[in-house]
Amino acid sequence: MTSYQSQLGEGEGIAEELAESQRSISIAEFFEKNKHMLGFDSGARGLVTAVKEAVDNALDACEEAGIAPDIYVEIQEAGDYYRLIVEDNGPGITKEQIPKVFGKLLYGSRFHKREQNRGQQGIGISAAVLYSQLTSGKPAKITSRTKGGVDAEYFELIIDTDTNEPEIDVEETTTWERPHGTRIELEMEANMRARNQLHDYIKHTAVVNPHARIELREPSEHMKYERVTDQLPEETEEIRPHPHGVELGTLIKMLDATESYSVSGFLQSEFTRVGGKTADSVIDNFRDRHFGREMAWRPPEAHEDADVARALDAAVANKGADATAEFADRVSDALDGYERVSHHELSALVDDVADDVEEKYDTTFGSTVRENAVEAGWQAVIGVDADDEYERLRSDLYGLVDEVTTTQKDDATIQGLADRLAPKFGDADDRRHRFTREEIREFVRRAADATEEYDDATFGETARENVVEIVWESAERVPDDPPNVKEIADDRDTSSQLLEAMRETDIISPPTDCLAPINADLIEEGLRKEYDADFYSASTRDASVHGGDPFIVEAGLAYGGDVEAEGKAEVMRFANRVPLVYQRGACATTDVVKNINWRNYNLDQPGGSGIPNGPVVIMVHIASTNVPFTSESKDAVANVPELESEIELAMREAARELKSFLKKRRSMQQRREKQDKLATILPEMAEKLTQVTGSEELDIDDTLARIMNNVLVERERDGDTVRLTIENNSDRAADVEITDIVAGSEPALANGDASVVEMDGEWFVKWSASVSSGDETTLEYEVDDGAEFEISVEGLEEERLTVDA
Ligand SMILES: Nc1ncnc2c1ncn2[C@@H]1O[C@H](COP(=O)(O)OP(=O)(O)OP(=O)(O)O)[C@@H](O)[C@H]1O
Repeated sequence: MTSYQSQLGEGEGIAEELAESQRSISIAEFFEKNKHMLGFDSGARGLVTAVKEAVDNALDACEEAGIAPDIYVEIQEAGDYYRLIVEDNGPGITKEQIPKVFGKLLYGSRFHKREQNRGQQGIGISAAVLYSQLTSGKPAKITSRTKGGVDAEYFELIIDTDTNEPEIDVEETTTWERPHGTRIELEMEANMRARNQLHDYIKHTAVVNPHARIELREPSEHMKYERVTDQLPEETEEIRPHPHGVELGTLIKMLDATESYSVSGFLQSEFTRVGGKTADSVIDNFRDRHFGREMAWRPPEAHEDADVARALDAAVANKGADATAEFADRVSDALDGYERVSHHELSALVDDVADDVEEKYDTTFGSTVRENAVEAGWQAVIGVDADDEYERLRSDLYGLVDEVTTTQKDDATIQGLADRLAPKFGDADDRRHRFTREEIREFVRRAADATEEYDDATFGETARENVVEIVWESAERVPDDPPNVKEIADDRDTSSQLLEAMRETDIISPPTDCLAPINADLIEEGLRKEYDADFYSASTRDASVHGGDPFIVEAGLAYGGDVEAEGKAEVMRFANRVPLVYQRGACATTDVVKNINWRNYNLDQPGGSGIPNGPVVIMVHIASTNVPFTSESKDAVANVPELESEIELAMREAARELKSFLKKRRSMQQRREKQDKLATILPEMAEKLTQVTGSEELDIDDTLARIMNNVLVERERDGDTVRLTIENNSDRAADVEITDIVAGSEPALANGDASVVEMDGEWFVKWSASVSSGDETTLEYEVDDGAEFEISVEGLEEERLTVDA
């Protein structure tokens, strides 16, 4: 029992006692205690996180200002502490903003923007300041010079954790050799145990930011990554949220805040990708959910017209016999023209005819008369007469159910269901027969349950859903105006109906000019720069949306060559061009990699799941206006289904190419093995054969080429004539480029389409030929006796080629 529990029942005062110790907590105090949430859980990691926050900010600021980033990072040992210095050539920060940017948590320029940035929350750099002051007790030292500014501003400050406000120790103007930019100096308790992670972060940042120059000087190493391109990433645009991505709370907030009155105006002004037409589609779906649909039934048959007319006639009192008769006849005739008619259609029909008749007979059909007429007409349509037990509805529903039911169900079962459904509609309180899809589903459920119970039939879930669907489709959308924005905002259920309607409507993907993906070719380029592999592939997916924010997933693969072959593949994760260094196991990216069956792509994956083995590097980049991280330290991406599915597709796209590469490589390897074996056996066989038969020695190369279905390139000399032959024994055409380097004698072309170029006393006979399967072609040239040759053949894999020259 806790001490509080022990006091329970011992009189009042516990709540008051608790109240005395209850007070609000400043965000800075909170993170002071929960440093790990921001990535500052140890000295080793704290240093990496501080570097990451400062470098990410520097890159963001430079790109935003259109400046090619030039970033210098230095880590010095300073007595018991480490000193971190990060300098950039960005636009600088104004004097007024410096204290808030560095001395206040949750202060930044990016939180409210839907635009791709590295920074998102406005916590990063102030958290580094907090960590530094906590561990070393020293203030952060900031120098910043804005573009065009004469002097630089210098501040020394800490964060007052009680108030989450900056406390400035020193504030002065100073000189600085950089024309613009920002310099941050932090001292902290740290160590270099996470040196590998630090190096990885810098190296991988350079890979995906080829437009940046990044230098790291730390106590035992100096790394410098030069700029590879002057091309900055595409400038991004801020966007409004996409209707497929918002959640209910956000939608209600937006409904409360908007200046629009109508839903249509609201949708068009607050969301991206919604014009008049799309807004209409959303509103149609919203109507279905909010009002339901009106059942539309088959109108009475032509032979029943007289009965319908009589009923209408009876409903209209005191309007003169001719006017009444014409009204009744015209309505009943017109009903014949409908395949199905709903209550509101009948109402409109009655109004139209009544208006006409009023004019013609100079009489009035007031609202009561019209209502009575509609009611009489509707009774005739649904056949409400108790004697026939909704005969008309039963046969109508029979037709619908029959249309979607498999032939396995017998007639009696279908009739049984229709008979039980009909009174559910007929007896419903809503005389206009307005029902939501849910209500129809409930009718079907009850009718099907009863049919199963009493008719010894089965009506499974799919059959039931098919019936619901066809009944719903046969119903009419109502013409009522949707509620206005305020009415929707005031009612949670209505807001939720609007949200569902938004999600249900097909709406084109959000614009991608708010995103700056790396793009497949630059990903390949980046991988090529860092890994000397045999194979590279990359893919960039189209934009998708999650939580109103668009995102693009890209993947890259490198295989073979110098890539580490022992153990598991290396998985590199990036979000908005920032390498994710920690929490690999908690990241959606890693989960997706593990769940792919890499054996399908010819990679080694023991047990069929997990990170594949072998010389593979897998790279994934997620670009989004709001990357869903698992925590504020932005180390791992959350398991959002939309994102996971795109990661998987991107990875599969890149892997598909790897699969064909590996397949080809494997078949080449088998070919090589076969060829090697033949190359040992054939000469022995040939020698034996010559011994036995005493005939001329066999040309092994020719035979080998034929057995292996290879392309054979052969040189023969006949006096001064050199004859090059390409013989294609394979099953496909071969495009071959041959260079025969001749020394000692100038070659003179005798036949064939080749060129001869002289260089440093050697002649290059260059010959390109396309040879169909089973064909051969020959080039001849003349040389003197002493000529020497060296041949090279391009355009074919080594394994498909036999050169005898
Ligand atoms: N080197 C810099 N040059 C110019 N502006 C900067 C620099 N560093 C930070 N800023 C400004 O300070 C703000 C706060 O930075 P901070 O790192 O606290 O948050 P953030 O980058 O917006 O988000 P996150 O918490 O996700 O890192 C930034 O939004 C940016 O406007």
